[in-house]
Amino acid sequence: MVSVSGVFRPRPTYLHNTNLDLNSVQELPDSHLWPALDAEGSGNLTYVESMPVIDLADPDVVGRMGHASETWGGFHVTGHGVPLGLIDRLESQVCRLFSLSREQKLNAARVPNSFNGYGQVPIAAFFEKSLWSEGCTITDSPVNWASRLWPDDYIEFCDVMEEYKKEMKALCVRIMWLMLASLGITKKDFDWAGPNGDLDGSWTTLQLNWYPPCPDPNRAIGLVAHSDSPILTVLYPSSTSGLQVLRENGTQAHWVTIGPVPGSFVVNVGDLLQILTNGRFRAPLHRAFVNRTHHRLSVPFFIGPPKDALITPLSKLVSADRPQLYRAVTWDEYLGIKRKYFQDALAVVSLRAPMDEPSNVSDHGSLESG
Ligand SMILES: C=C1C[C@]23C[C@@]1(O)CC[C@H]2[C@@]12CCC[C@@](C)(C(=O)O1)[C@H]2[C@@H]3C(=O)O
Ligand SMILES: O=C(O)CCC(=O)C(=O)O
Ligand SMILES: [Fe+2]
Repeated sequence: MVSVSGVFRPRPTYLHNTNLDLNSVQELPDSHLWPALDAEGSGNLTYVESMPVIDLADPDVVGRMGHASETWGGFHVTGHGVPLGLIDRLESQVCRLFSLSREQKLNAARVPNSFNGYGQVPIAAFFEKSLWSEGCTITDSPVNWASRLWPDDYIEFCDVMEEYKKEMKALCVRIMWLMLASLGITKKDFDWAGPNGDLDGSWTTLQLNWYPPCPDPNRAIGLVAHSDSPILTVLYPSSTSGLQVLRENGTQAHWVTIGPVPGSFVVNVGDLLQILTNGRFRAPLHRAFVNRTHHRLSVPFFIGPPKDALITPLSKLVSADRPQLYRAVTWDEYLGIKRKYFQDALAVVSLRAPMDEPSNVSDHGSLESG
């Protein structure tokens, strides 16, 4: 089992300086200087193993997705049919957004308790040090804030985001049922996916991540180690490396740098899918490093159940051999738990190791096996 240690606080407490423009900083400021990363920290060391690449047309797509979800907690997916032209338009709109001045971007700043707009990712508030990244969250229509950024020219941005969200949603539906089929789960086994299993009414979010070039990439962090909370994440990682996934194999664990696989998306199991599958699929820890010369962007699409649907381990996956690991929880409740306890959230809903006092240890990913 792997535990993480360091500078984590069990409640988000840190408000970061929002005036610093990372795109123009010449030297790493103390606010962004993290304690040394582990050996593989910022992508210097790449473990030879690679995450499975699965084509949707593979005759054994179900078996391969199942195996990857149980071992890695994710995979690259190819043969998905998402138009390359749309991905190009997405990239160019993301660059357009993050190339604005800090002052302009703050016109689209997320307001407290909102899921929409520009700002740091929510988990940044758990850490004293700041992340070398900027984010923008699109849950509802971006028209309101996009029109403040580009009063005469916001339509293309909004159209691209809407079109891309539609493609991602359809892809998630396809992938989720293939993954679950590997465990013998069909559309009849739960009802929150809707009568046709098309996840209508599900909760979705598009997250735009931006990692500016960094003057001292070995001592900065783009995104701290975390698992994603929802059911599934389909991530566009772009062609610049930055994503690392923790590969856990028995008592061994190491960070694997996810190299670019042209035309692929990275699929990650989310915490709620780990709960739904009674721990058969694992939500992997992952993080993002930064580099000295290039900016990097990534665009995860998150899909969760309808906000008030009760997610509970599927009865087909609970037996005397595999007792129920988690209590039932709604997505709304789980997000609240994650916002309070971060990586202890799964332990909070666990029936195996009930947590009276969630640990106050967890960090950006230095590993201690034990
Ligand atoms: C849907 C969501 C998942 C997320 C919180 C959010 O509301 C939008 C941002 C997502 C993200 C991206 C970076 C890591 C993460 C833990 C975070 O702080 O913000 C995830 C959240 C999550 O999965 O809980
Ligand atoms: O930038 C990346 O590749 C990872 C992004 C990520 O993990 C997230 O936004 O949840
Ligand atoms: Fe993530």
